[in-house]
Amino acid sequence: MVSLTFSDVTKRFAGRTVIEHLSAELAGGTVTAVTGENGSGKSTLLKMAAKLLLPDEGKIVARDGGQELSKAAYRARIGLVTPEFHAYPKLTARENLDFFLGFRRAAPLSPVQYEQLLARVGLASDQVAGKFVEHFSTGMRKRLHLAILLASEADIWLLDEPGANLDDAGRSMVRREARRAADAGKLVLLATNDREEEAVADACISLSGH
Ligand SMILES: Nc1ncnc2c1ncn2[C@@H]1O[C@H](COP(=O)(O)OP(=O)(O)OP(=O)(O)O)[C@@H](O)[C@H]1O
Repeated sequence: MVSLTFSDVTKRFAGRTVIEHLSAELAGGTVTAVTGENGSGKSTLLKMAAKLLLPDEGKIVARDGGQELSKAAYRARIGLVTPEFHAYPKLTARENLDFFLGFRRAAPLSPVQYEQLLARVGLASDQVAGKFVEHFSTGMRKRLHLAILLASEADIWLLDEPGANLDDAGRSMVRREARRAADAGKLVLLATNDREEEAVADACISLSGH
């Protein structure tokens, strides 16, 4: 089973400490929430987990079955949903899915699988058919990002405020999918300020801010 270990991790920006001496053990099969006020370092922690940022001190090590994963092997297993992620605006939902699945060398979706995936994230097929993503609403884009995550079969989910910009049904879908992913053995790290999302988690890293 996959695991992610933060050992004494410190991150500073321009000499200002954002995360200080953080140690945590995250395991496949669990949801870990990262909470804290605005600016406390939740996104920074997620970016370090994704290896997009390096800690100034300490280490973050991913393992599978006790064996350390190489950076490439780890990256191939990450599914990242962040506010910075953007699907291609001049492609449709289907074209974006095909592109990102192709990028991961995953099998393309059959028409039935595509319809099922849209339904799972609450996108109506007649709402998205033939429409460029640039004409999607913010919530529709977020749902598409989640569809790309689900289709990717990544088993390490790094989610930065995945419920932001979603309505009640969308936020409930996020909670359901995060729980279902962990119950299927995936590792889910979820930065959130939403109490209901936090309640889905098995463990919580609470950042105090500096
Ligand atoms: N690349 C950067 N350079 C300088 N400072 C940064 C950088 N990235 C983040 N910070 C600072 O680090 C602190 C933590 O930011 P971060 O985005 O991780 O907070 P957050 O907890 O995710 O906030 P929010 O709830 O508002 O999304 C903030 O003070 C931010 O300005």
